[in-house]
Amino acid sequence: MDFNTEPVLKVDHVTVFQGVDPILSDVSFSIEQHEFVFLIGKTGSGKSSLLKTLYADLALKAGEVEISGFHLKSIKTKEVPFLRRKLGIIFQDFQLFNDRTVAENLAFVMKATGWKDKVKIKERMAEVLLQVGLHNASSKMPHQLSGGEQQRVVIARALLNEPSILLADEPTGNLDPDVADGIFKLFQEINKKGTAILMATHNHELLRKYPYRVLKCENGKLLDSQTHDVSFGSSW
Ligand SMILES: Nc1ncnc2c1ncn2[C@@H]1O[C@H](COP(=O)(O)OP(=O)(O)OP(=O)(O)O)[C@@H](O)[C@H]1O
Repeated sequence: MDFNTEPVLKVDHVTVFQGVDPILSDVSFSIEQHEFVFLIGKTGSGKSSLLKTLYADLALKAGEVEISGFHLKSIKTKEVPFLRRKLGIIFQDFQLFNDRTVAENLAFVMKATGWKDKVKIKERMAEVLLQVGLHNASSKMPHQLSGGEQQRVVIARALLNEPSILLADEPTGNLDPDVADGIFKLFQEINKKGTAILMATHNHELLRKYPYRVLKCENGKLLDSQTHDVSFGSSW
């Protein structure tokens, strides 16, 4: 049981840049452990750029971010893999190795993140596959799985190192509505078990159905439904 009550993510007066262009300015918010937060905004408004800044794919040039105990202002390149081990990062396009089985895909990440004991690797792999409802899939190739199943493998991969927060960039964007619903429910289960989730989405249906906190990129700023009246209208 984790009794630490510090937020998993603290963003303080950050400007998000693409090259020299500021995309979002004066961004400040925190995410507590166990929170589920939607990230919305029109296409090109800065959702992916914000997420990339949080997993140190875009350099933090102004402001401070503390995520899973790492200070991004002072993080060194060689520390970035350690940061990413503490984050679960999930994209819309599945990014599995298509020439490797599910087990090999998972093992690749585990070896790259320091797992050595073969028994423990096997055990953890079985646990995460069970958690995402794919306990029989370890010897399958990605092309033998449906889109929804492939996304479940990606989620299993993100869970391997027990991240304190999942950063998901439109994880249901390419899926049929029914399949997307199943994936969303999986995120909810993961969240109920204690992992914070920040999920970028264009899915109006989800916002109407689930009254989670919303962060909205709009006109170069980030609005927070905790402190602003954020509209979820059709304009995004
Ligand atoms: N690699 C890049 N190099 C330069 N500019 C970029 C790059 N990626 C994105 N941008 C610009 O940054 C701005 C924000 O884009 P971003 O991808 O963060 O938006 P988004 O809200 O995630 O959009 P979408 O909903 O379409 O995914 C846009 O003006 C975009 O053109």
